[in-house]
Amino acid sequence: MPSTHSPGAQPAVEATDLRKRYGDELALDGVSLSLPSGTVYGFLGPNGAGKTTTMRLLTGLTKPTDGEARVCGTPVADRRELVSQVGYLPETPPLYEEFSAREQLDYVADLRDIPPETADERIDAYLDRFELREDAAKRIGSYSKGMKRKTAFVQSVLHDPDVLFLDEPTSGLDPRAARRIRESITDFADDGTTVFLSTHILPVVEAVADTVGVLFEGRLVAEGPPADLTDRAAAGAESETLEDAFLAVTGGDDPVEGGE
Ligand SMILES: Nc1ncnc2c1ncn2[C@@H]1O[C@H](COP(=O)(O)OP(=O)(O)OP(=O)(O)O)[C@@H](O)[C@H]1O
Repeated sequence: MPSTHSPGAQPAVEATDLRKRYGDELALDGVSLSLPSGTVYGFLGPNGAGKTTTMRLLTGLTKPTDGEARVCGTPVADRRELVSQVGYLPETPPLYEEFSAREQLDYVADLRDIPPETADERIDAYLDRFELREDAAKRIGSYSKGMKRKTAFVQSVLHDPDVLFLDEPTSGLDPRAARRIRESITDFADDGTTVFLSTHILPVVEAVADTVGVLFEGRLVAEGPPADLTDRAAAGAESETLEDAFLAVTGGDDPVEGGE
């Protein structure tokens, strides 16, 4: 995939030795990252590895116990400044069940200070792109899981963020909608947006990521272009897939069931 970053430019995401402790549990144990603008970072790791914690730290939703992070040069503690620069699709997104998709998106556009004309144009384009237009006036409470996921994705990108954090964006989506999301991710990156993508669906990562990071027990245990990781796995295995690489660096060789 093409990368639009220029060498020496300020990283879109920069983290140094991030740690997060919850009581006795060390959820993150010294994670450092540097992501160039306009690239897609595939963030992998088993359940409980600390992926959501990392994204919450990088979006200023929770504070690190130790370490520092900046997004587009803004310290993540400066949530007020950060809010216009980042988009975040969490695993359980905030949606008002009583609102229709259009009301929800109008509401978010207003919160984000998007001028009404621009907001209308963007909302219409996204509703069309994700085949939500016909249902846009219905209550979100009546939507399927996939329709809610698509609405949540649109609300996370509506303000055209510089860095987009996506937690399992294709979870619960049919193949067509999942493809639209994948295409959107590469389109965003081509336009200079940095995408931080956490997913268990390895073919999605293989398709869109410039760099893959594998988190295991709160530590980044592998990082590099997907092809490098698969080559490394191939050196010690019969096949050479990202799944092999993932299993090799996370210390297990049982097949991953389900994929989501
Ligand atoms: N608010 C919290 N309070 C206490 N412990 C937490 C909290 N949030 C996360 N943890 C713990 O931190 C660790 C990392 O959790 P996290 O949700 O970041 O993992 P994850 O990699 O996103 O997992 P999954 O793939 O299952 O979503 C887990 O052991 C979890 O129990």
